[in-house]
Amino acid sequence: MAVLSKIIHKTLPKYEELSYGKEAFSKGLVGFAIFVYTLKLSYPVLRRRLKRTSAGTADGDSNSSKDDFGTQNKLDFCKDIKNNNNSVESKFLEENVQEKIAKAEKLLAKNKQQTQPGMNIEFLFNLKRLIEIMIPRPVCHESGLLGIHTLCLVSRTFLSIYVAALEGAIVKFIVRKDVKNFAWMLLKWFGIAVPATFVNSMIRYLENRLALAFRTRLVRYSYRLYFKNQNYYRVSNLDSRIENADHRLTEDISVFATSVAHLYGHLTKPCFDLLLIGLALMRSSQKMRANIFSGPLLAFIVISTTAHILRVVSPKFGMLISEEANRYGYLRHIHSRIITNAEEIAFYGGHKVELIQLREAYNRLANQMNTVFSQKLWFVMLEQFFMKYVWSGTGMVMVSLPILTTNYAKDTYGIDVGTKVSERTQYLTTARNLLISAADAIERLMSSYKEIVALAGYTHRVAGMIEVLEETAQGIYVKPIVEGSRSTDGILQFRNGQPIAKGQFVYTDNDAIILNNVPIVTPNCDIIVPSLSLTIEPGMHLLITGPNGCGKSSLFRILSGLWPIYGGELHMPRLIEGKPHMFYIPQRPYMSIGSLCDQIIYPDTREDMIQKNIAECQLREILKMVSLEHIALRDSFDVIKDWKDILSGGEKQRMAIARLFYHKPKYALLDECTSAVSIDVESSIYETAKKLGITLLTITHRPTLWKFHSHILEFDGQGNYRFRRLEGENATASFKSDLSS
Ligand SMILES: Nc1ncnc2c1ncn2[C@@H]1O[C@H](COP(=O)(O)OP(=O)(O)OP(=O)(O)O)[C@@H](O)[C@H]1O
Repeated sequence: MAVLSKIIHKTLPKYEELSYGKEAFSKGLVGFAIFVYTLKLSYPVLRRRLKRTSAGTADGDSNSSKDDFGTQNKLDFCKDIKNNNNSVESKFLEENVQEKIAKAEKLLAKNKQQTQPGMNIEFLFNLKRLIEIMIPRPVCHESGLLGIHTLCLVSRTFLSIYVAALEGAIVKFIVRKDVKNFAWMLLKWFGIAVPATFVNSMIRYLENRLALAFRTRLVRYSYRLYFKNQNYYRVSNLDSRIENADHRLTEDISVFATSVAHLYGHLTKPCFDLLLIGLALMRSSQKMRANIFSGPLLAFIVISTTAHILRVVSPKFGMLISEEANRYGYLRHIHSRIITNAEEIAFYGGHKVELIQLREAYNRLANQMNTVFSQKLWFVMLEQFFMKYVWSGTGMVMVSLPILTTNYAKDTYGIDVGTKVSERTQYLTTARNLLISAADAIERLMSSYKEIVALAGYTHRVAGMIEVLEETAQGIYVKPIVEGSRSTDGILQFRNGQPIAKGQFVYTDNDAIILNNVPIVTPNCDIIVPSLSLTIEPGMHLLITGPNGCGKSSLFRILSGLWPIYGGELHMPRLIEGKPHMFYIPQRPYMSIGSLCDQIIYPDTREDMIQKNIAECQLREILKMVSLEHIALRDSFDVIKDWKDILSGGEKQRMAIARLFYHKPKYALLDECTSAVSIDVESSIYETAKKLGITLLTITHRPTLWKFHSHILEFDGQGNYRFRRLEGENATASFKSDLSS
């Protein structure tokens, strides 16, 4: 306090007539305390909402009961997972489940689940979590930036006060016709402009740096989560809580980080301003021998009344902003779908349908934006009326009170003594400037309310995304299940609408893949095959066949760990360096961003390839095996191209097979991956794969491929299957006739 007092004394101009000791300073602080109390009262929103939330008495919030169910749902679901000791996923989750139950119980008890974005306890809880991600340690790059930013904000406040006082002194010397002092003050005024403009520019620069630093931390954290345990697949296929993960990972994080960095300056600077300007105003009015409490008291009454009115009539901006972001995300999603499927849409001539969908998505966004604008229209009008006019009027009364209520010495003709007039002019000019700054500070604080509510919307989306990603990475999914699909004959167990994944996924030292009573169940809980048992040993080339939708690809999804196991046991060979022994090739091959070399070695990187000691000539050899050597002749191995568009359908499929020959896994899961490849090349590919010691698990409708397999698994589409050995061409032929009958 002593240091602050010293700085204030240094910053403010010296008044010859009055000396300000500790007494004046403490009086100033008392006055400021009243001022702060005014602000506190004018912003009871947070307090009241917190109270309302914890008491569970949301006034008029129609969603509160629905949300209560949501939390209870989650809570019970967590308990289910915990209680289910058979599930490998539940074992994996054991430690986290305890934590999650505690968290959910705490949330339920405290919160009664207000999932509506807005100023509530959940917002504070989420914000704290995100701040912990953005500023992970007390001493880090971000805290350093924050420290310098704070220093600049405080400096600017001192500079503003100094400039206000300087202007007052300039006016005083003009009134006194004191040219020498006037010129000196003017010089000082120009001198202070250099650090003042530098500090202003620094504040903006640091705010942007801070926003980017926060964004980088959040993005890195979210990306790690997004790619953990195939989350990018799980979050869109097995869970329904996040609609457009891409939008949340890019746009929402960016807006949230910018908003936090902006609000930090937007909130702290007015607070510094009010603290220091309050003190400066106290000193000025005391100099005029006025009652230092009358002004703040008036401000207290006016600000608290107007703030109360604004709070009561304020629209729910948090909810509106969150919905706007949702609709914007959907619009982007539609756009990216059109880009991804441009060729298909163009062939179909589907532009009319796509245009309708795009227009609808845009109209929904525009409608929401219009709603926000119209809500803002009258609210901003009211806000401006209070802040610009009511507060300015109050300021004028505050400034004039010390002069109007004090009796000054008069000369024999009853006229004020000359020096007193110049003193009062100085006081008025300084006080007016300080009041303008103070009003500006309060206005910024008040308008920050809207920004805080908007921040609540973004916090809800970003924190919600992180929470969902964390849960899906641990195998906790929430998806609305169609009621009709729940007649599961005891195969699935539900609790609060969510199925319990009670199957076991076991890694063994055995090379075989063993399915023991494993049901094939879709994410919508449709049971395709109630119970599947079979053993696949190395060298046992398995043909998988059956009608469309019978669960052939779904079996691969289960073997790859994409879909949860709802029962039985699945034994798999132990992973090598975290990589499975299986390699899946889909019907529509995926071409990555990169060079020809990158396509062949995918998902390996160049570093992996070097580590494996694989040379370019070996890649040429691999391309030869799939009859793609002409591509290597046409293009260099290192030129980056859009291979998705350059290669034909059959070439893309052959490129995918090239990857198989590069990786040489124990098992290959081939999902109609040669449907566009000519029969002669296809045969040579299958022969090569077998020669390389790869065990084939092939989904195909092509009879020409039967001869490369020793066993067959046939689904009938009714939930039944047959697994048997194929013995020679005759056996194959008889099996074919079995199928056709
Ligand atoms: N992500 C998903 N969510 C919900 N249901 C799904 C999902 N993926 C597939 N299904 C459903 O699971 C069933 C089996 O699909 P699957 O892809 O295994 O069929 P398939 O036997 O490979 O058929 P096809 O020969 O046509 O490729 C289908 O009824 C399908 O609608």
